[in-house]
Amino acid sequence: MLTFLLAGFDSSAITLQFALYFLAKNILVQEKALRELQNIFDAAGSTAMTSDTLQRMQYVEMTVYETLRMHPPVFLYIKKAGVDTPLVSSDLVVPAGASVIVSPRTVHMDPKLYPDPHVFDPERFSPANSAERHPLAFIPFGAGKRACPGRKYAILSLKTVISKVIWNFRILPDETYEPELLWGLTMVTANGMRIKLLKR
Ligand code: HEM
Repeated sequence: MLTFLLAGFDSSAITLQFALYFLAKNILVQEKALRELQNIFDAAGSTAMTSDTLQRMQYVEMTVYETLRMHPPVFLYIKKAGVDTPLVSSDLVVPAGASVIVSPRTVHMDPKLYPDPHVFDPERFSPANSAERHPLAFIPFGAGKRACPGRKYAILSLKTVISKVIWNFRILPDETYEPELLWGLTMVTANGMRIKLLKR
């Protein structure tokens, strides 16, 4: 249980911080997410978070994925090759038994995989745009047997909180703030996270 708490808490909190930061900076994305919520809650006749309403929040989910693409909180992890493993991106082969450091952020910022990688655009994760992408082009939760067991819970809890914030507040940037990234066990900021929330 302690492992779950330690592994999950920081990563989810950092993702929430950055999702709100990116939403503050990208007002059109925020408005599109709000329209999605309006449609879902109108159809349901209630603003309650249920498994049904959460499942329908496709654009909010795409926003979480785009946050994790640009800012994967676990920015390095180590993998050991069980068998000789040819790399997709080159002619190199990782021999069985060798350990490699994987950097999801490097993969996520590759313009061959994600054109204009510094632009925050949740549409990259629409079903149509994701269909042709290599499964290992998006790896914020790792991959293989040791991939994060908390990923579904993490996405669900982030969708719940982010949609509540979008529904209740206009999220605005603090123009004087720029995050200073600190590269530790997880990728955090040295100067907190500053945004403005205005009640809708
Ligand atoms: C946005 C949130 C999260 C991110 C980005 C994240 C990311 C990761 C990554 C990259 C790994 C290493 C995977 C690998 O080596 O292939 C990992 C492992 C792990 N995560 Fe998460 N995680 C998140 C949330 C959570 C939550 C909510 C929980 C628990 C409720 C959790 C529990 C764990 C555990 C127990 C491991 C170790 C798995 C093992 O070694 O077999 N994580 N996570």
